[in-house]
Amino acid sequence: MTLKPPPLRNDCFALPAGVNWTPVDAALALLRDRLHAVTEVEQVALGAALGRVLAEDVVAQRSNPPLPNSAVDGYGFAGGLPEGEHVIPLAQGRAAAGLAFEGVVPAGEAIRILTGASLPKGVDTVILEEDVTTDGQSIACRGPLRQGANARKAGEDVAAGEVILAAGRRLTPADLALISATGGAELPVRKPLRVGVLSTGDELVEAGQTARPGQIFDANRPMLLGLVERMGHHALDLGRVIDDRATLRGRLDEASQKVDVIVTSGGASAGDEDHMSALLREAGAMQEWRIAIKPGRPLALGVWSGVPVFGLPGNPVAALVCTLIFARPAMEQLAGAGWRAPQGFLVPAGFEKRKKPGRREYLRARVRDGRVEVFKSEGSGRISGLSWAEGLVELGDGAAEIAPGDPVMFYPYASFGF
Ligand SMILES: Nc1nc2c(c(=O)[nH]1)N[C@H]1C(S)=C(S)[C@@H](COP(=O)(O)OP(=O)(O)OC[C@H]3O[C@@H](n4cnc5c(N)ncnc54)[C@H](O)[C@@H]3O)O[C@H]1N2
Ligand code: MOO
Repeated sequence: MTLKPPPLRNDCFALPAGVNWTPVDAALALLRDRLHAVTEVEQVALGAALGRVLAEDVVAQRSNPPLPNSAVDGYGFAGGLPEGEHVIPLAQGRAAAGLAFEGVVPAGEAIRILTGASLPKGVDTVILEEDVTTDGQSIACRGPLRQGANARKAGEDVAAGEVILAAGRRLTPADLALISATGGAELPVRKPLRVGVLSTGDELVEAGQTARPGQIFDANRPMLLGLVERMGHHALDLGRVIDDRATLRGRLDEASQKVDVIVTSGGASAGDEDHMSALLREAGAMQEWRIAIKPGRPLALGVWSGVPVFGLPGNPVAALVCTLIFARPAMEQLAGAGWRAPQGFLVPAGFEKRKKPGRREYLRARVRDGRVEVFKSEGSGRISGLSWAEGLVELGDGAAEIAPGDPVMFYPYASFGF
């Protein structure tokens, strides 16, 4: 029998018949359903809580503002002023922030008051000092002024007892202000998720070492360690392993004792040297995904001694896209932060493109002059495009043709915590 070639496809992204292609949303739904928080809870001081994940809802212990106070520097009295000129005698004393006026301001009199000062008894309205002339005995001003002008009500921002931040929130600098203002000092937060990052491949050399022709410097590991840290987790460097199944097995065994998640790159597809996917299959708990996505379709997801493993494809662009699209929300879920979809926005395309319907595509992109531009090449090994880009543009599963001006979904890197 003569050997007959198959038809030439020359498209490693084609979706061959007979393979069960998992849509991106189905893969995400599965991760969301299967994963849950694995991190322990600890109590930390407010000053050490930035970036940590709240383990419980935070309730305001105090209202903000705690008492009615003045929004401006000026003169306080009771009631508004009708249209026309007014002369109001001044009461003795002064109200300043932190230095309350303890007396009562008699009806028909005004008192000197500064921004942030609690309103003395007998005051509910404040006139700006710029709108007043004074001889030290009285003030002269012009109405109208509505009752309550320039005064802040107690609890107008937050009332004591209100839930101000929900469990799962990753604390921002603004949150620290809110918690502190409402009387919080110690918080129950989750310990950071420990994420181990491992590179696989005989061809890899460490930065700073000598690379023989044919060898390449490990680009994925520094990128993935950086991404994990940026996302608020604790990144552990698991180093590099050669394409040897026993060595890789040993490294996974060791790592699974000290981390909550393992992220590897390389060896994720089904070639002769793709030991990562082979080992995960051997361990039994392997979700062998052929995801309808470009780039990044060979993502191996498994469990090694109880620890979830993301076997990312080796191509750096695919490794980054898979991390942002799949590993990021999964790690947030494991960290106790819940499932959070990235927030993108529609921007007119500044490019033209044809794509195969049936798979989702992510292109390296950035916004210039209100339009999304894409990197000149879609090559999955073109690392320079990752630095050129400021985010990803998402071309929907069903899209076939994108014309300049069509609205496309742009996700800034920041929307992935990157
Ligand atoms: N015949 C086919 N070949 C390939 C297909 C296909 O469908 N048919 N799919 C391609 C796609 S898409 C991807 S992505 C890769 C996935 O490969 P693996 O996950 O098995 O990764 P490797 O083969 O180990 O490496 C791929 C590529 O990436 C380089 N690499 C690996 N690790 C690093 C690192 N840490 N830093 C920098 N570069 C790295 C590696 O040298 C390879 O060039 O398979 C395609 N092939
Ligand atoms: O999609 Mo592979 O997953 O790019 O180069």
